[in-house]
Amino acid sequence: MTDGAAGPTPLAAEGLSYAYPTRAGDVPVLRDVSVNVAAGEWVAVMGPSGSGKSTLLLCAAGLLRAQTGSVTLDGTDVLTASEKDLTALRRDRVGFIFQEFNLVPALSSEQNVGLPARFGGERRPKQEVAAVLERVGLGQKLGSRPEQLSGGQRQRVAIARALVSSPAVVFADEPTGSLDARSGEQVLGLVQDLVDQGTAVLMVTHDPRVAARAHRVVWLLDGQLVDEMAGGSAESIAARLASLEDAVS
Ligand SMILES: Nc1ncnc2c1ncn2[C@@H]1O[C@H](COP(=O)(O)OP(=O)(O)OP(=O)(O)O)[C@@H](O)[C@H]1O
Repeated sequence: MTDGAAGPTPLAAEGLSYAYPTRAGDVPVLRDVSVNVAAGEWVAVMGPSGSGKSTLLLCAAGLLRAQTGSVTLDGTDVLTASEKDLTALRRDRVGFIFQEFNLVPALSSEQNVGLPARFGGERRPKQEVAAVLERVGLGQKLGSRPEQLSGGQRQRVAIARALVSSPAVVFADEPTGSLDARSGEQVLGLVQDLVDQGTAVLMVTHDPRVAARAHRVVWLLDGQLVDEMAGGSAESIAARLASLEDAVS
């Protein structure tokens, strides 16, 4: 981990609250949640199903607008920034590894990896895109569209897209959820590469073995941050998760 002297804290979210508007009225899901992630730090978000993990990720990424609190991403206040500045921030400084927020179906791996730059009117040199796809083990799949790839390969294209832009922050929601052990391990190795290059990672996971790879685990229960754990083993994380699950059943 690097300390903040080199630049702004990649992610500082303070006092976030969020309620989903529904026909039956607002459903409060996050209550006064704060989470900071430093450069080169990997933070896992865990908690029982429905505790608000994905909602926290969306609010912290500025994809959902929190109703109270503040979010600063790489020095930009996302709740007050213009849409134009937010688009540039997402393109240049933020990466997303979401299962349902991934690749453009009609484009090849090569085109998907080059896409964020093209939104900005630039083109990544072909060799740079090919090199990063090579690095994630997809050197033979440059021309393949997502439907021609396995789940693990698609996640790796998404990670290649993040790697190519050296983002300040990457948000990942269950990046290994649907993968077999080997593909999951490859994906986690690539996340570790991002962390090693100084990217801050905030990752939702249900898997204690995945959370054990993070520097820190923050625990959500019923929309509130109830605990934090650093350097826990997979066994101790699994035990904590089970005790929180007991608290809701
Ligand atoms: N679009 C929505 N409209 C209304 N309620 C929602 C919406 N999305 C999520 N919720 C509710 O908000 C709560 C938190 O959801 P969220 O997906 O953030 O939890 P989670 O901890 O990520 O759950 P899981 O582990 O099951 O994925 C749940 O009770 C869910 O039903």
